[in-house]
Amino acid sequence: MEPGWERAVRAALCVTGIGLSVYAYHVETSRERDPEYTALCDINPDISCSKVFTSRWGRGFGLVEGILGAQSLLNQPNSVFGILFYVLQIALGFVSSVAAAATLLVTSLVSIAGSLYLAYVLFYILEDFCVICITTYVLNFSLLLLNAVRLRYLTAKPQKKKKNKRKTH
Ligand SMILES: C/C(=C\C[C@@]12O[C@]1(C)C(=O)c1ccccc1C2=O)CCC[C@H](C)CCC[C@H](C)CCCC(C)C
Repeated sequence: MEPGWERAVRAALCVTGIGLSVYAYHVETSRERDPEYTALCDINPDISCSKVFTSRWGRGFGLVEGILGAQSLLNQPNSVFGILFYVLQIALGFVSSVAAAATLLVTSLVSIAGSLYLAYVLFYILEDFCVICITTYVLNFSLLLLNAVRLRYLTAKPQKKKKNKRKTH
């Protein structure tokens, strides 16, 4: 078993991630229906989230449409991939096997690649500051650390139990 704090931290990170992704999905679909819609996270023209979510990079990471077409099932808002990712992280977190831990670490590395790419688009192409987006990058990085700790723990040589170690006089 992993240390007890691990599951609690994982649950907190994933629940936050799912919450932010559901909110991003709500903002994106509301804005697509009504161009006048302003979200709580639209603070000013330079600190705006709905502009980012409805940009050409807001669906399928801006890559799916060019490769598979706009009608592809994979051409979903980025937030849908976010929800799937955090659900996977919380679900596999309940499995104490090395295979599960390895899957967690690999998908986590993919999410870091995705985060770096989205951060690049956000700062250098859209030149925007999206609080929700930046928070998800921090969550993804924290999950990477957690997944690295878990894999190390599960593959470490078994230690002699330190419990009940008393001096013998
Ligand atoms: C809300 C969220 C990210 C925020 C945001 O994506 C948003 C909403 C967006 O529209 C956007 C537009 C332009 C620039 C930046 C942005 C973003 O910043 C979630 C990310 C999660 C992470 C980057 C997911 C990576 C998932 C992997 C592809 C692995 C998936 C594996 C599983 C599905 C099996």
